Amino acid sequence: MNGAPPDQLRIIRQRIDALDETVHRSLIERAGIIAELIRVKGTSAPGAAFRPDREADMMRRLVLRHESDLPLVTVEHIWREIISTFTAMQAPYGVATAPAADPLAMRDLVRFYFGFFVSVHACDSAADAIALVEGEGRDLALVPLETEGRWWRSLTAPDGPGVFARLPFIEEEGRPASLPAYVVGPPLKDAAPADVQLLATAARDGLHAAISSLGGRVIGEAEGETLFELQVSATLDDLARELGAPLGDVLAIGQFAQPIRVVVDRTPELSSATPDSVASASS
Ligand SMILES: O=C(O)C(=O)C[C@]1(C(=O)O)C=C[C@@H](O)C=C1
Repeated sequence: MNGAPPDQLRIIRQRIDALDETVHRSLIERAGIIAELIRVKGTSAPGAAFRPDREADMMRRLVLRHESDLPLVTVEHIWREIISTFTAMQAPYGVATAPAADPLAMRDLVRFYFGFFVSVHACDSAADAIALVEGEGRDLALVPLETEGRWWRSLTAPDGPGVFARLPFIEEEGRPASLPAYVVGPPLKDAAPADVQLLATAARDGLHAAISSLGGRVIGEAEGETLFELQVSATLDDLARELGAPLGDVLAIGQFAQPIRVVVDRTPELSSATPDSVASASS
């Protein structure tokens, strides 16, 4: 036997090479658009490149388009590497991470979603990570939902940093890089309306029940304050009505696109991804 691959294998490899070349040339072409993007968006200010609403929309279309046995999570990761790199090419940024009970889970999450082109700084506390966002306004912070204490205290100014995404964005049972975390970033330019608002108000009897009866959920409680998520379609009047009492001050900590829940049918022959929430989320 000489080492030459049989014809069939050679032809398959030629097809792979041709496809790889198309993917690579497309990326080079995509990178050629950056200068124009910077000019049109006016991306000179730090943090001005982030467009989480646009990214969410791209991910919804990616999920709807996806087929084949190629794992969706692989495709998501490839696009996250692309988008994160293209964002940093417009305006360099780093990601500061707050501590997580499982540091490796945080490491996986940050690299899965922000790739390897951006610098990552592991902080000793959520407050330290958020302080880096407040500093020059060019960095992001990742704060696990499991974080204890009133970590959101400095995120209440309307023109200051806030939460603008919740990760993982594609929720699928058993997926890697699945540590639930918020992305805190600088104030956004011309952001489209989000799906979910992250709010804080004084803790009181009946509040948890009122939040869940409107489809929201409580994330944490600290120093007499409750942090919770509520769909933007539910108003604070709705919440006060459910509570049966006036609400008092409600602080806006951020808002973000609803992550996509995907249910994968793992029966052999029939392995297809069914986006559970994507249809309603993209309408
Ligand atoms: O659409 C934009 O505004 C871009 O900057 C492009 C891009 C991308 O690479 O696709 C990068 C960063 C944004 O957060 C969203 C999308």
